[in-house]
Amino acid sequence: MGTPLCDGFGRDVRYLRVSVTDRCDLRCSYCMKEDVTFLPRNQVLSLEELDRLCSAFVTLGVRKLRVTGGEPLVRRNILSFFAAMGAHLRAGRLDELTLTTNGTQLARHAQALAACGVKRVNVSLDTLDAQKYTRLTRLGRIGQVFDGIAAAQAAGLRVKLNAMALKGVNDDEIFALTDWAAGHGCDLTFIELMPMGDIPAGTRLDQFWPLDEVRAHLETRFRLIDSALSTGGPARYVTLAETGQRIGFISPLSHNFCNSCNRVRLTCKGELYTCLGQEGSTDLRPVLRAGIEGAALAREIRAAIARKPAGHAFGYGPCAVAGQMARGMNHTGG
Ligand SMILES: Nc1nc2c(ncn2[C@@H]2O[C@H](COP(=O)(O)OP(=O)(O)OP(=O)(O)O)[C@@H](O)[C@H]2O)c(=O)[nH]1
Ligand SMILES: C[S@@+](CC[C@H](N)C(=O)[O-])C[C@H]1O[C@@H](n2cnc3c(N)ncnc32)[C@H](O)[C@@H]1O
Ligand code: SF4
Ligand code: SF4
Repeated sequence: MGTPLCDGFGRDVRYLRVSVTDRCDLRCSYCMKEDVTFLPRNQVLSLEELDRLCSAFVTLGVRKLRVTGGEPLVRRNILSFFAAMGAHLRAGRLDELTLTTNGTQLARHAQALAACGVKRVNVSLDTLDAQKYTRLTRLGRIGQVFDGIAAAQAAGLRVKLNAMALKGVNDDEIFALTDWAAGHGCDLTFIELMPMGDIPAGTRLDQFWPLDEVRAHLETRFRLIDSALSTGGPARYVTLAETGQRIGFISPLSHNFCNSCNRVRLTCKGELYTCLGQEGSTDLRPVLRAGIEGAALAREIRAAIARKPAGHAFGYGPCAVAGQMARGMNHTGG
């Protein structure tokens, strides 16, 4: 393995998030345009190419791999990729193989994911209201997600819900989501809206809801105890004193966690983005397709990681959004 992957600020990189497709069966309004154009298939790495690239990162010391997208479970034959990564788990080269999903396809894949060594899954669910869910996702039916969560749990997977905190959209559902998660044995994490992708005039400023306010809202009913728990991701956790329930907060805007960043992102085109919130990537596809591997590929990866920026430049001023990324979240991998 040699020296661990380390950036120019002394941060070790142990966590790879790989977007296996930019496609999705939903069109969440904060993530992509309704008439989004997806990448032509010839620009997307084959699963075998993704396997080679991800395996190179594992050889270089990445210990946690999260599969995301787009919707990872809409990619044809994606289970073969999970099986290939599962081999790294079994060999002790990876500590965790997991995925972030909208849950619509989870019912048919949960058992197979568990068989590949996946132990937990993050499911995005911003509302419990069926009509609101369909409006927000433009295409989704909430029953499919509930079925997916149940199937995942039946297969022995732990489920964490990811809910965007959206002012004027789900600000009336914080307790409902909290109670639902508790009642269904799920962890729950709230996420701040980042200015990425298509931003219809005004919507981000209107919808951005700092998580301090969500926390304060929860404090009207619960006593929150800060927890030292870390899952290796960016969430900070609290425990609700009254119920023991765990709630996470991912607040890239109001409490930036870039100082302790341990992760990079690989897109389905083979671009390595060393920061979610900055332009600039290294295209590994030509390298891969030129047959470069082993030490030469490792050098390319190390050089890219050495250039990892200090952090994002996102910000919401009183009437403007700063640091906006034109790139969609489905492209970079959420
Ligand atoms: N700005 C920023 N946001 C991130 C980063 N990683 C994750 N997020 C945000 O957090 C959301 C949820 O992340 P998840 O896919 O659940 O992954 P995670 O938080 O690492 O998951 P755990 O392993 O459960 O801790 C993402 O969709 C992003 O919105 C990051 O490196 N930078
Ligand atoms: C891009 S999706 C990919 C995986 C899968 N399709 C899903 O929805 O879970 C990953 C996560 O990114 C989050 N996300 C999308 N757009 C976002 C934005 N503008 N700011 C913050 N998180 C966003 C989603 O809510 C989801 O939890
Ligand atoms: S957040 Fe996930 S489910 Fe929603 S449109 Fe984006 S990729 Fe699809
Ligand atoms: S914004 Fe960039 S530096 Fe900050 S936590 Fe995310 S990926 Fe890491």
